[in-house]
Amino acid sequence: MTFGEKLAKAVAAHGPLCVGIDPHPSLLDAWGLSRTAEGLERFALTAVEAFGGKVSVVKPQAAFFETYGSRGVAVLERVIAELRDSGTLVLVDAKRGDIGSTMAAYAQAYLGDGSPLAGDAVTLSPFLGFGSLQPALDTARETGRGVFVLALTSNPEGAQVQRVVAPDGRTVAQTIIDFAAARNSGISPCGDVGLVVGATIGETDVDLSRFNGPILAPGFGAQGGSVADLKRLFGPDMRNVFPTSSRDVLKHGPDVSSLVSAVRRVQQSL
Ligand SMILES: O=C(O)c1cc(=O)[nH]c(=O)n1[C@@H]1O[C@H](COP(=O)(O)O)[C@@H](O)[C@H]1O
Repeated sequence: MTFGEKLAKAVAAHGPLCVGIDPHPSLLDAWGLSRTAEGLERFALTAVEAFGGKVSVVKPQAAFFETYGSRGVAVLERVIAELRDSGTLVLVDAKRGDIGSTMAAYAQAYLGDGSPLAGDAVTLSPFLGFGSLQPALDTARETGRGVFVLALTSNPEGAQVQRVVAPDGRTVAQTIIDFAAARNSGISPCGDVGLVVGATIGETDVDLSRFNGPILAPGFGAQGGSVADLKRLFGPDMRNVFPTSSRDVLKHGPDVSSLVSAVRRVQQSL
């Protein structure tokens, strides 16, 4: 199956909500867990129990695992494996981006068949040049996985780079969108190159009309983005838009049934 086909099947079963597993130190405290690899493991596996098989996509945030070194990375590997076993798509949020030759190694790590860190997709940063991501785009295509490329991020500082106008009159964000659109062109039901467009960006003032791929919309929930913002930015049917929320759901833990209820409420609101 292509990544687009996997996404379409997951959305038909569970709707578009993506839930993030972001084990912030303050959330470990709130859940009564220690700020250790053991606390991280308890947190992450509770989230897997709550979200696995109930949402289309789960997005573990790699930095919160890397904080605990090799033991934290081992927990991330287990999270990826258990979520995939539950039939839930895993988007590893590692925001990788490097020059082409070393990008190939990241591609193998996060998108290669048999790699313990490979989920179904990974987030990528294109700010070393969209073309530097080519090894990851190729590996994703070969292995039926996907990538989500940062375009207009939810943080206020993103505009310092992303809204800068290039000599050809397009913003940097628009340039990234156009590269992604070209890569996805003609693929049905949608391409394997996704974009990240934050729910908090105010106005898009970019043209997404030729983009035939999934859009991850973070900033929904804890950062202030609402369903009304999503509809205003992406149109009322929000086709191929995957709103993603982490803290706003995770704050309902550690009780699994409270986490599941929180997920259901957000799914309903969408
Ligand atoms: O790529 C991302 O996931 C991402 C891009 C972006 O523009 N903004 C953004 O918040 N994110 C991630 O989305 C998650 C948002 O978390 P909450 O604000 O707790 O819902 C974090 O894991 C962020 O790293």
